Amino acid sequence: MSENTTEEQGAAPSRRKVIGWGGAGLALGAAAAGGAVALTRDGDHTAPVADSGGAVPFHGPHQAGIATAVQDRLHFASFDVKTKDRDELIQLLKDWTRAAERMTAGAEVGEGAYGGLPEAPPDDTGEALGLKPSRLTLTIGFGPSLFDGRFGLKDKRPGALVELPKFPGDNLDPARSGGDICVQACADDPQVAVHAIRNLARIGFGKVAVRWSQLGFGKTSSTTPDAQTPRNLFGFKDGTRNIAGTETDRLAKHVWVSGKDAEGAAAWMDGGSYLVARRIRMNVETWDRTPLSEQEDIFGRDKKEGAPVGKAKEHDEPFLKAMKPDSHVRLAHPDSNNGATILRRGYSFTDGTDGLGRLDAGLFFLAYMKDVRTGFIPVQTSLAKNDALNEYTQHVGSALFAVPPGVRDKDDWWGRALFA
Ligand SMILES: C=CC1=C(C)c2cc3[nH]c(cc4nc(cc5[nH]c(cc1n2)c(C)c5CCC(=O)O)C(CCC(=O)O)=C4C)c(C)c3C=C
Ligand SMILES: [Fe+2]
Repeated sequence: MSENTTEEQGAAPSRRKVIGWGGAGLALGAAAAGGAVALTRDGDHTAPVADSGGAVPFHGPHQAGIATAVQDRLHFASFDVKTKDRDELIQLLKDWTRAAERMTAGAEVGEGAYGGLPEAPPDDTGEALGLKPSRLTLTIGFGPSLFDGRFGLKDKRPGALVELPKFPGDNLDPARSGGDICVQACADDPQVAVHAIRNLARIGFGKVAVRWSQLGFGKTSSTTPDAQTPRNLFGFKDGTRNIAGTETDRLAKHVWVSGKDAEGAAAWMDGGSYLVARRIRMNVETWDRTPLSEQEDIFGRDKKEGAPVGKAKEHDEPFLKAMKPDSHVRLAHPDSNNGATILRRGYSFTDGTDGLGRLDAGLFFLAYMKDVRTGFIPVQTSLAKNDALNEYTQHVGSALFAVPPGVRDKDDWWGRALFA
């Protein structure tokens, strides 16, 4: 990775260059460009650390943060693009890519958090100094509104990037929905995830503005078959029958865009995916007054083991007809939806109380798929109409994004094929 990315593209010279520190950053840049090489964030910009601290490779055919083993924490941000200048947007995506390369490798943004010109604000905000990469992944997506004509992208809008229909029971807040660009930051350390979004927002100042954001904890899905399945805020194991990050065949079939799905307007999506984000409020107080047997009927699984009705073990094959017709698992199962299969990657959230003495808590549902028209939409259409769980949940935010393929190398950048 070049040390002077911004400078080469015509922006102001870097502070380190001005004061003659160019060599140190080159070592860092070269290491970061190589992928999962962890770097110190303690101000010694030159030294790769021996313990990787869990750096996830940034470069590859697919973006990290989809099939990657789910990290503990989430900071998700949806941005509105404020600039009307296509070239300025392209430059921002390049700058974001270079910053993302560094942060996912555990390095500071740009010239770092200190040591530069005292007259200028530091490039990095500093709160991640001394923290490990913590398996940080940064995943970008482009919303339908980005293709409205402002940036000459109308004829690049894929057919799969539809407006989601209004489902029965939806109570969507526009201030928590939509957005031109999203960035999903996942990490095992919340401060690392928050630092990443904050620094991207800072780089984008004047060009993009955060429309809404969501913090998440307690992953509600597993993409690692051998790991213990996490529990959601209703106390049930969640993610039992998810697609595992190691199941390359199922990922190719249900998650990655390829073949005929990557033709015409969607050619730039080859290797990408589609992301549905739903903020789902969970009425935990009502749930906590619900008898155990009713809770188990609602999901179609038992609370302790997570086994499907009539079976003993969590990973036993569900027998759908043994479940109540309105049970969540029966309705969401691929066999009830023409084979529709999605990769779930959601997180729990609590955002204080709602003014009525109830927790503002729920599931920030994230799901990746090859095509929402054959994935999320049929499943949610069925759930919204019939799911017994609806008595305890409400969808209050919604967004859909086209997630481009991965950044191949240090010369590539987020969205290059889209803007080509
Ligand atoms: C449209 C897709 C889905 C929404 C929205 C959704 C909301 C939601 N789910 C739970 C809890 C559980 N879901 C479980 C399984 C499950 N859920 C979906 C889809 C949506 N869920 C699918 C496709 C599946 C798998 C079905 C199958 O193949 O058997 C489970 C059971 C354990 C598991 O397999 O993961 C739980 C528990 C909540 C609380 C919720 C909204 C708040
Ligand atoms: Fe579910």
